[in-house]
Formats: sequence, C-alpha cells, structure tokens
Amino acid sequence: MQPVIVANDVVQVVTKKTVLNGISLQVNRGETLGIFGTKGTGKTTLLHILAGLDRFKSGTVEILGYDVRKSDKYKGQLGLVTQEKSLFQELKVAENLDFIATLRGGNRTVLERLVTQLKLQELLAEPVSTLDNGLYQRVALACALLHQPTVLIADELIKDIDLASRHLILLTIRQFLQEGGTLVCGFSNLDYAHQLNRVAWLADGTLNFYSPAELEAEWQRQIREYAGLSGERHD
Ligand SMILES: Nc1ncnc2c1ncn2[C@@H]1O[C@H](COP(=O)(O)OP(=O)(O)OP(=O)(O)O)[C@@H](O)[C@H]1O
Repeated sequence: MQPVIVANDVVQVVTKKTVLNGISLQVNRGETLGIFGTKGTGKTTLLHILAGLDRFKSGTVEILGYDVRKSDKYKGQLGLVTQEKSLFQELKVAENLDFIATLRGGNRTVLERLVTQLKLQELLAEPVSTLDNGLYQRVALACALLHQPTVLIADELIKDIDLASRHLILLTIRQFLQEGGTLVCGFSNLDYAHQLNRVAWLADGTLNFYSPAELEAEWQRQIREYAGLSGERHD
C-alpha cells in the first residue's frame, strides 16, 4: 500500500475554537476516503489542510511524500474542487477551461475528453456566473482534472445538484479511479457513502473510521438514541 496523504496529529483552531483536535489519517493510492460530518463540523477546514491550502496550528501533513509546509512539489499531481466558487465567474466556460489548462499544463485531448464526458459542449459559450449548481460542479470538476492529477480532493461535489449532473460527475470520478486515481472528499449526505471505500466521521474535532455500511448503522443508532432521549417515535 502506497500512502498518498498522511496526516499526523493535526490541530487547527479557528477563531479560538479547536475545530480539529489531533487528526491523524492515511490515504493510500487508489483509495476513496470520504470525510463525513454534519454542518460546521470542520470538513472544509480539514480538506483545505490536507490539500496544502491552509496553514494549521500543529501536526504534519504529507502529500505524495512532500511535507506541505516545506514543499509544493505535490501540486502538479493534485486536483481540487472547493466549496468556494473558484472558477472565473465573468469568463465563459470555454475560457475557464482554456485558461486553467494553460495555467496547469493540461492538454487539448484531455480537455476534449472531459468536455464530452461531462456533457459541457452546449455550455461552452455560457458565462460561468449563469450556471446552476449542477452545471457549475461539472465545469469545476473538469477544471480540476485537466492536468491529469493522481489525487483529487473534492468538497461536497454532488451536494444540492440535479440528478443528471450527479450521474455525470460520478461517472467521471469512477473513470478517474479506474485510471488509478485517489479521492478524498467531504460530504454530508449519507447516500454518497456507498460510493466510497472508507469513511471518516468528523465530530468534536476527531475522526472515527467506518466502512460505508458501518457508517449507516452508526448513524441509525445515533438517531434512535436521540429519539429515545427526546421521546419521539422512530420506526
Ligand atoms: N473563516 C472563518 N471564520 C470564522 N469561523 C470559521 C471560518 N471558517 C470556518 N469557521 C468555523 O469553523 C467551523 C468549521 O467550519 P467548516 O466550514 O470547516 O465546517 P464544515 O463541516 O465544512 O461545514 P459545512 O457542512 O457547512 O460545509 C465552523 O464552526 C465554522 O463556523
């Protein structure tokens, strides 16, 4: 097993609150790890640190063997889809794709394959600012994969999007994985868990690891527990 991302004892404090309280994890080549959690538990904070985007209080993070505090040599192999809208809003879809391909060293063949795969042909002349969530995420994923990264970090890639876009995105991710890619993704919707090998549930600043089936069972157990506490019915 070849480690692609290794985090050790990562602590992050945001406005005096300890959001990550000694997080350790290892993601191996070809693996899909989901970071699950309810709203505001720190998924984005963790993903940004794992991607080398944000500084953190203590601990270590290595991507492809590079300490993110000392080197950015991993960046050529890392694709990223963040929750913040990072595409150029005023540019057209085609201009975004061309610009990012030029910036990150993507080639024409890959660009055309992604346009076909994510059904972006009809959108190329549209300004990004006019796209709905699903279309936006399709373009964002294409941009993240243009330079053929081996590792993809994606935050809530399929949250609140139409089913057709969800389907195209999942197909594209499947192909990325079939070609040997590694995926770490943040998600809050349980039905996505079954697409993953492993899930890390982030709560109170720490992670617990589950298989998708175990995660669902634990979620149901907690719902029953809280229903019992409040006396509500849960069949
Ligand atoms: N820039 C910031 N300023 C102040 N507080 C922040 C900032 N960024 C994050 N936080 C706080 O840190 C905590 C974790 O936020 P984070 O966005 O990482 O959680 P999340 O699990 O990704 O949430 P969501 O499900 O809403 O995306 C939250 O309490 C949030 O309010």
